[in-house]
This record gives sequence, structure tokens and C-alpha cells, in this order.
Amino acid sequence: MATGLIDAEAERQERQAQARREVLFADELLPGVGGESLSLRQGLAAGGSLTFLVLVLLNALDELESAALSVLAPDIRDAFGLSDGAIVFISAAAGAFLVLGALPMGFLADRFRRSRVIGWAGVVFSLMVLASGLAANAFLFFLARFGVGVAKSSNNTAHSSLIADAYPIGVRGRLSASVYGAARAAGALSPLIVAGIATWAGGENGWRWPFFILGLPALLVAVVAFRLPEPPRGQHEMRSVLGEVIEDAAPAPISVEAAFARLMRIRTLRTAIIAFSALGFSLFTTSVLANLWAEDHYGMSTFQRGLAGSLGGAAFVVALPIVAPRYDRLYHRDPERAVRLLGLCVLPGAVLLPVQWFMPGWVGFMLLGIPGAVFASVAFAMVGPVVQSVTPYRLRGLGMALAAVYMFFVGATGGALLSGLISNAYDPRVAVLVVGIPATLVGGLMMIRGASFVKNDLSLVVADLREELAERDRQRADPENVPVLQVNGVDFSYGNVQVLFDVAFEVRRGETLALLGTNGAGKSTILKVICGLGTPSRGVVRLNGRTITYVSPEQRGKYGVHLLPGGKGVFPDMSIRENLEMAAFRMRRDRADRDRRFAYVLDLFPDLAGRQSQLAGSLSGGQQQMLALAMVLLHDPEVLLIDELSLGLAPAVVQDLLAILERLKADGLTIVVVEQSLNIALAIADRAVFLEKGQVRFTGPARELAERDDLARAVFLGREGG
Ligand SMILES: Nc1ncnc2c1ncn2[C@@H]1O[C@H](COP(=O)(O)OP(=O)(O)OP(=O)(O)O)[C@@H](O)[C@H]1O
Repeated sequence: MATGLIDAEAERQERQAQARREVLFADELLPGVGGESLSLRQGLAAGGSLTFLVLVLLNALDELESAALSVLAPDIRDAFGLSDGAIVFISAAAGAFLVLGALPMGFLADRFRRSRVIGWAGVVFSLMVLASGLAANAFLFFLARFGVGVAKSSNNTAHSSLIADAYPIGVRGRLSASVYGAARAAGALSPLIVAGIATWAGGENGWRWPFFILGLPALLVAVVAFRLPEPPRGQHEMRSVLGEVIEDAAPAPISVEAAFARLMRIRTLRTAIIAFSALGFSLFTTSVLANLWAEDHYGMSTFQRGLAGSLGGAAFVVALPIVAPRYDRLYHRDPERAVRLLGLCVLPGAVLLPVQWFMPGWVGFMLLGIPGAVFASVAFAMVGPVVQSVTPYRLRGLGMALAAVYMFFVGATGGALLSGLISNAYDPRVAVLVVGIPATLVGGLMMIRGASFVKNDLSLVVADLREELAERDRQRADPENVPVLQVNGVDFSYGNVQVLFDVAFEVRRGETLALLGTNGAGKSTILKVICGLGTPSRGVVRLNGRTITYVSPEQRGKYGVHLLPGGKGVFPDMSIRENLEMAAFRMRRDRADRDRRFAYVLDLFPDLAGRQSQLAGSLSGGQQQMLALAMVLLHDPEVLLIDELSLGLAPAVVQDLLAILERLKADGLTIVVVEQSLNIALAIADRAVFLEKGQVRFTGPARELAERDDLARAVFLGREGG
């Protein structure tokens, strides 16, 4: 038996590995690969320069504002009578708020017009910057910082998603680098500008003026942002792969949970997130530690340290235009090499760090610190385009939000804590060597590993787009015949164990489909995927032709997809009536509607009608199943999914249930039923799907399945075995 199990597991793993390989397309079929390469000017012209200009300005203003806080910190501390610790906490909190805002902002960016999300974020940003200047006390100042931090989180999410859809794939690297570089340049100028304004205004309230003066242009740019055109989502991937754009007129709302489940299955994205979270441990803290070490160990003056910082900033602004076009060129020829380039940018830092930190003089320390930090920052600026390319276009905002949360929260905060502790216990050098070197190594190597997944992930993008086009054409050709429910190309895994492989079937209106198969074939899992309790790692679920793959179970319930789960689906300590009232909780506002539905189900189950005050736990198994069915039917489903209708029930009870299903069928209800018993399935189903080890082995009229001895026997053998 043990050998049997080992063999079965080996076979499953082989199929899993095969499924990962088989979707590979030739390089020139991948989005953004091959064809004519674009100059930056051509790319900008394709998407319009206004969008680019507005995003550059918003980023630059953000960066100016961040630096304002550091420069003005001593004045703000004195104005509010704060301690050093308190002002450091308030400044640092903005970073945490940025992480807090990322998820809601990513969610909004995937759901609404991005110009509006960016516009509103810009308005909130400018008002909060003005409020920072007006704050009467430290608490109000802190609240204003909260608003600024949350509004800023639209940069990583909504901006990034808009750039990806506005401009062609071939210039993504250069565009991302330009926005990032412009922001850094503004950041470098910021101390000068901010200190200039504060000095010009003078007096103890001088620090307030930079906030007033920065808030106003931000408001103007935000107003322009509302007018930016909204590009069709995924248009450049579609043009590149399909040669045309499929417009989704009424996209279904996306659930954050489902989106994350799907995103974490994209291996390039997952490794990029791990790589940059690791790198974050070094990227955000090394410069602070270097400044401390420079003063304590080398006795560098503030001016010398400032010079080192400025040289680093200048080197970054010089390096970006060298690396970014190279990334775009490589991507155009071979995306794997482009992603590997990012890892290769990071790795030299690991070698340079120990050499730098043992330099005998401050000049060597300062100069050797520059290349590693610069190339790590360059790689950081270029990771956005990688994430955008492999993320399904409906989930781009949330994809970037997920990356931001990991990089800033795990990387920056984790790195700060760890380095802080080690630095306190030993010294900054030990902290950098113990944290920075491994973090840089892991970051670079993970990115290089991620490169090997990118073609496969891009292939999945191609497969999804082609499927979408084929479905659109089919719906256009025969709009009357769109299936109520469609499952196509679905893969599903529990953790690392894949249990569904390319599952596909359709159910027409009013049809009853039986899902049959051996034990553990994945029947219940498919029902979970259909009703939203599980998110597939690949493939699509459609309801009446509309994609609902990432829609929450609650929303699917509102659309009419309901599941009658296997086993006990009732609250045993409540009466029948209370069970029904619980199920009808959503309809509590419209009593007339609720009573009409109660009357309908009680008419369907007269056995329950006469004993409404009886505890559900005291009912027989069959009656409990009827009550569970009644609770689902209260919602007036369009598609009813039933897991194990007859399990453990006496034949007479099953007959009663079948009679009820017949009546529902006659009323036009569409039903998918998982059944272990072939006879029961044959009695009620029009069509059947037979599954074995997560793959569809048969789809067709139910009676044809009965004639397939090999499959029919497998059902019975499976039952005896289980
Ligand atoms: N929550 C879970 N976590 C991990 N593995 C699971 C989980 N639920 C199911 N599985 C595994 O996934 C596979 C498919 O399970 P599923 O319940 O979908 O099969 P099924 O066809 O409905 O089987 P059965 O008729 O025996 O219920 C099985 O190998 C099962 O062990």
C-alpha cells in the first residue's frame, strides 16, 4: 500500500511539473517580446505625455514634502515642545501609513478609474500637507501626517497601474526609471528649497510656510490628474499578444483575498517580493548606519556626510539612464535576461559592503559605499515593470500593493528593528555585516532565480488573453447561447499540492450537471472554486459570460451562485424557524420579500413547515439536509451547487430529495451536483463530468457515462475503497 501511495504521489508531482512546463510559448509570442523596439519618445507619444508629466510632478512633490519633514524636524519639535523621540516617531510613522494605505489604494485602483483615484489621492495629499502647516498641536500634526502617508500610497499602486496601461510594454523600464529618478532629483533639491522657504518666512512659525507653499501646486496637479484619460486595462498586453483590445464593459468587483491568493501563485512575483523584502533589510537602513559609522569611526563632518549623500544621489541619477534602457532592450529580446539583470545589479553590493566597512580612511569608505547602494536602488526602481508584466491586468493595483507591503513593512521595518538591535548591542559595522550582506545576497540570488520563472508566467498571461479572446468571439457569434456557468482551464492547489489540472466544463441554463469521480478526485474542490471559497492558480470561472474568478463568495451569492455544503449545513442548537431566519439575515430589511420566500420554501418542504419550533439538531439526517436545502433556496439561486446530496441518507429520503430537485429543475434552476452514487446522478442529471486525479476524463450525456464501463466501475470501486 505504501508503494502504491508513493507511486501515486510521484505521478501527481510529475503531472504538476508537466502542467508548469506545458504552457510555454515561443519567445516572440510573449507580450512585449520581439517586433520593433520603441524609443522613449515614441512610447510617450503612444500614451500621451500629460499622464507622464502629472505622475512625475506628483512623485516629485511627494519627495519634496518627505524631505521637508526631515529638514524642519528641529523647528517642529520646538514649536510643539516635543522630545527627539516623539518627532522621530512622527516622521517614521509616515512610512507605516504608506503601507497601511497600499492595500485600499490598490483595491481602488483595480476597481475604479485610476485618474479619479490619483486625483482624489492628490487632493487628500495636498490638503493634508496644508493641514500639516496649520496644525495647532502635535496630535493634529500627527493626524495630518497620517493623511499624507495614506495618500502617498497611490504612487506605488494606482500610478504604477496607470503607467502600465497607458504606455507600451517596451518603454516600461525607462518610464518607471524616469518617474523614480525625477522624484529622487526633487528629493535631492528639497533641503535647499525647504530650508530656503523657512528662512525667507522667518520667525518661530517659519517652518509652516514650506507646507503651505508645497500644498498648493500639489492641489493644482491633482485637479489636472482628474482629467487624465483612462486607458483600457491590459491594452498593451492584448495588442502585443492578440493584435486587438478586448474591452470589458462591466468588470465584476475583485476580492482582495482572491486577488492575493492568485498573485502569490505567480512565481516571478513571489520571488521578486521575497527578493526585495530581503533586500529591504539592507536598502533602507544601511545609509543611516553608514552615517552613524562615518561620524563615530571616521570623524566625518556633517558636510562630508552630506557630500557623500549627494554624490550617491547623483550617481543614482546617472546610473538609471544606463540601466533602464538596457532593461527594456533585454526584455524586448529575452525577458529572462532582463529580470536576471536586476539580480546582477544587486549582487556586487554583497562583496563591496565588507570591503567598504573595513576601509582605513573616510574617502574610501564614502566612495566604496556608492556603487552598491546605487545599483540596489536601480534594481528597486525597475522591479515595478517586472511585477506589472507578470500580473494579470485586472489585479495590477493589488499586485503592486502586495509588493509594497512586503518590501516596506517586512523589509524596511524588519531591517530597521534588527539592525537597530544589533547596532545597539555591538556597533553599526556589525549590524551591516550581519544583516546587510546576507540580505543583499538573498535579494540578488532570489531575483536571479525569479528570472527563470518569467517566461512561464508570461506564457500564462498569453494563455489567459487567448482564452479571453476566444470566449469573446464565441459570445459575439452566438449571444443567445452563453452558458450560465463556465469553468475553463482551472488549476487549483492546496499549498504546494496541486489537485486540479486544467479542469473545464460548462452548464447551460436549466441544466443539471453531475460531477462524478473517484475519492479525492477534486469534485468538492471544484465547487469551492465556483462559489469563491478557493481561488484557482490558473483559469477562469464565468457566470453568464462574465468573469467572476476573483469575486468574493458573498458577491457571488448576490449574483445567484449558492452552495449546499456536504455534511451538516444547519445550526443544531437553533429551531427550524431560527435557522431559516439566520439564512434570511440579508433580507431583514424587506419583510414582505422575506415572508414570500419563507412561504415558498415551507411549501416546498411541508415536513418542516409543521414543526418550525423544533430544534434542528433533533431532526433526522434527511430532514436536516432538507432544512439546509431550504436555507439555500431562500436566496433564490440561479446556480445551485450541491456537494454530496445523498451521503449517509436512507433511500426513501433520497427519493424525496430527488423529487424536490425535479421540481426545482422544472422551475428552470441550474444545478451542479457532486454525487458518489452513479444511479442517483443518472436519475437527475442531464449531463455528467467524470473526474480522476484532478483531471476531466469524460464530459457528455449522463447515460453515456453509464455505458463507459471503465469509468462507471471506477466510481463504485472508489466508493468501496473509501
Ligand atoms: N483543505 C484541504 N487541504 C489540503 N488538501 C485538501 C483539502 N481538501 C481536500 N484536499 C485534498 O484535495 C484532493 C481533492 O479533494 P476533494 O475533497 O475535492 O475531492 P472529492 O473528489 O470531493 O473527494 P471525496 O469524494 O472523497 O470528498 C484530495 O486529495 C484531498 O485530500
